[in-house]
Order: sequence, then C-alpha cells, then structure tokens
Amino acid sequence: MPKERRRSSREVGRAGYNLAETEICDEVAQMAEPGGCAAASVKSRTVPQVTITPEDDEGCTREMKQEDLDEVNGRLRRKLSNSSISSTGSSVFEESEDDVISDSETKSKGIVTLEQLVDSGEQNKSWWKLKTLVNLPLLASQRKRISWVQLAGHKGCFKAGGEGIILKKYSENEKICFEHLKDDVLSHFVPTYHGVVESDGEQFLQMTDLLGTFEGPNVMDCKMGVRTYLEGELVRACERPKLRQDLYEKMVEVDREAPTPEEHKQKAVTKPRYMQWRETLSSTHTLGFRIEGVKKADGTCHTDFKRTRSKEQVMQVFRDFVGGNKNVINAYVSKLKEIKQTLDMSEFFKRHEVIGSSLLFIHNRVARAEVWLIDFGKTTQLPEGQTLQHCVPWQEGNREDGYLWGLENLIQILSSVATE
Ligand SMILES: Nc1ncnc2c1ncn2[C@@H]1O[C@H](COP(=O)(O)OP(=O)(O)OP(=O)(O)O)[C@@H](O)[C@H]1O
Ligand SMILES: O=P(O)(O)O[C@@H]1[C@H](O)[C@H](O)[C@@H](OP(=O)(O)O)[C@H](OP(=O)(O)O)[C@H]1O
Repeated sequence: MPKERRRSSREVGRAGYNLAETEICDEVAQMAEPGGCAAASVKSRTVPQVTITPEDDEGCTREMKQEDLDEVNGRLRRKLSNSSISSTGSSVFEESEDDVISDSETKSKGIVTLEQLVDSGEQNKSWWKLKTLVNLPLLASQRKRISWVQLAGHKGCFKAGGEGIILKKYSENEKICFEHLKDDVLSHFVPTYHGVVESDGEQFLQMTDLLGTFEGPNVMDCKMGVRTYLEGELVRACERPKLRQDLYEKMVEVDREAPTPEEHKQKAVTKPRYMQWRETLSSTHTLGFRIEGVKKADGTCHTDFKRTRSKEQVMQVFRDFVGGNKNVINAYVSKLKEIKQTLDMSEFFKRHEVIGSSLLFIHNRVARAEVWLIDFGKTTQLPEGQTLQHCVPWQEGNREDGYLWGLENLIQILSSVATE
C-alpha cells in the first residue's frame, strides 16, 4: 500500500467522517499473562468507526447517490479474484473487493451442496464412499452433487474436485500464499495445495479436503486476529466511499439500534464500518478470534455466533462442541501449542499480515482431533525487510493483526475447559 497516498482514519475523521472510538480492554486484561505476548496487547485498542455523513464535496464524504446503491446492488462477484501483490510486496485490492454484495442467502449457513467439477465416473472411487459427506452423492443432470460442510464464506465458492480434493474459486492472492506456504514450516498445518484448475471458463485453486478422511466429523471455524479487514479497505472507504445496503440490513437484523441516525437515513453502511461493528459485537476485539460456525456429528449446524463475545460464552461453545470429551479438548490444546511453536519459527508468518484467516477444528468420536490453518484470501506479504509480531496492538499503519495474541487466548480458554 503506497504510504504517501494514504490518510489515516484519524485524518479521515477530520475530513468529514464521524469517528467514534471504542476502547477495548475488558476481559483481555484479565487474560493476559505478565511478560507474555498477551501482556503486550493489554493496552486498550482504539478502533475508528466510519460513518459517512452528507457533508461538503471537498472532504472524502459525499451524499449517497443512486449510483452508489446501483454499484453495490450489482451481481455477486468473487471479491478477491482481482487482488494482486504490488512490487513492494503490499497488497493491492482492486475496486471490486468492496463492491460485491452479500446477503443472508448467499452466505453459507454450514451445509452446502457442491457440484462436482468433472463428471468422470468418480462415484466408484473410494472418496465418494467416504461418510464425511452428509449425504451420499446424487446424480443430477450428469453432474453429481454432494453435501459438504462450509462454515463460512459465500455459497458457490467451492466445488468438489477429484478424490479428496476440494476446489475454491481462484484468488491470485491466495494462490501466491499457497505457493509460499509449500516451502514453509507451516505447510504441515495447511491443506496441501494442488495447483490451479480451469472449468467452465472459471479458475479454481485445488486443495486437500480436510474432511476427506473423517467419518461424521465435528467441525468448527474460528476466524483469527483482532481485525478482519485490511487497512486498505479503510483508506478506500475514505477515498471512494461505497455505501452497502446489504450490510446495513445485516446490521439491523442483529441490532436495530446499531446504526447511527445518519446510517438509518441512508439505509446503508460502509464495509469497514460493518466489519468493525461485527468485531466489537463478537470476540474479535476482546479475544483476538471469533467463532464463525460449528457443525456437529449429529448433523446440527450453527453459524450465528455474532454475539458470542465473552470468555465464558466461548468456553460454553467449546464445551458443547467437544461434548464434554476431555481427550478431544486436550488433543486440541496440544495441536494449538504445536501450531504456536511452528508459527514462531515460520518465515511466512513473520512476513505476512494475516487477515480473515481461520483455524479449522475437526474431530471425531474417537478423539482424533486436528487443527488447520485455512483461508489466505486476505493474507498479504509485507514490503521487503518488514516483519510483524502478531501480538502487539494494531495501530493504523503498523499492519499488526493480533493473530498470535488470539491464539494464546484460544489456548488459555481451551486449557480452562480442559481443567474444569
Ligand atoms: N481445505 C478445506 N477442507 C475442508 N473444509 C474447508 C477447506 N477450506 C475451507 N473449508 C470450509 O469452507 C469454509 C469457508 O472457507 P474459506 O474461509 O476458505 O472461504 P472464504 O470464502 O474465503 O471465506 P470468507 O468470505 O469468510 O473469507 C470454512 O469455514 C470451512 O468450513
Ligand atoms: O460474517 P458476516 O456478518 O456475514 O460478514 C461478512 C464477513 O465479515 C466476511 O468476512 C466478509 O468477507 P471478507 O472477509 O472476504 O471481506 C463479508 O464481506 P462481503 O459482504 O464484502 O463479502 C461480510 O459480509
């Protein structure tokens, strides 16, 4: 991100945004260990909230015009396919990233139907017999459809590939991350990448289906970090504010009182504003991670954890997820500690800002438990020579993501559940 072009969100506030600062330091302070990484992050975080108000044309605000709404009410596009890495190693996300719409129908609610990419008699192969599929594959107009567990993201972004392979819609950024991760110590905790495949004029990234060798798995997605949007998204919200009606609607669905009077009048909010609200409502700010979805072996699936915020609430979700099985929770704690040790050694981790990435927890009834790092769509390399600590507070410009801090909190919380 070229620095000279950017204005901080504080400057943005002066230029016409209403800037409300939210101090985050409640449960966090209690959780921090003196001298540890967490201790460094106890300082309160101030998070700018952006509200577009109809002011003069000179600042970066402007009245919402029909064209704004037309822009966001367009077709749903895969937002990150237009992203690229600049020569400085920073991420450059093109306009479409902010412009896509998402609504409750396009967002995955857990169990999705996947189309198989190629119809090549795969039904006879062992993969098709695996019981990880909630239903057995159905034959529909030559192409098989299968049920799969997708706890986050948009529907339609995944397809079934060959045996044990899942396909995700192409993103240049994610592809580059997968390529770098192949040679990093973290590769043991990342689904194996099998290159790009093209079908029906669309490109996909092929990766190992992490559920492929499980029978009736329990699955949980935890989105890591204290921030779920890129700094560039804040900057763009200033330079070219895009008002999103769909995000306003998602906001009022959860809390009618959440939008400001101006936002109610506009019936729209910007994406960073929505993302920041989601972060403070959930545990992203207070704990450095949030639960996105849970699917249990009994077939039940929950993806509404928007208000799961406190340590006790998170503990309750984990208790329920492991069904009181201490072996499972202990196995998860060990895995998370292994991941932390590996992150400490990882060159990739040092040199990347990891935003919107998740830890995928998977276990079965015999306490086989795994944790994987997934979703690198918004993970971006830092300019040459720059590294991150991942456990110090984010201030606009430092690109810190709070990933390690969140992981430490997660380990503490799971350890508490284990010793109950
Ligand atoms: N390799 C994999 N094996 C098994 N399940 C996976 C795999 N990758 C992703 N998933 C499932 O798909 C869901 C969405 O994945 P992912 O986060 O990569 O998608 P996304 O569209 O980039 O999401 P978002 O829009 O939140 O960034 C995960 O929550 C998980 O349930
Ligand atoms: O979980 P929610 O409340 O449904 O909100 C979505 C969530 O924050 C996603 O992470 C985000 O996609 P990215 O992380 O890829 O930006 C998406 O943005 P989008 O609507 O622009 O796709 C949001 O709508």
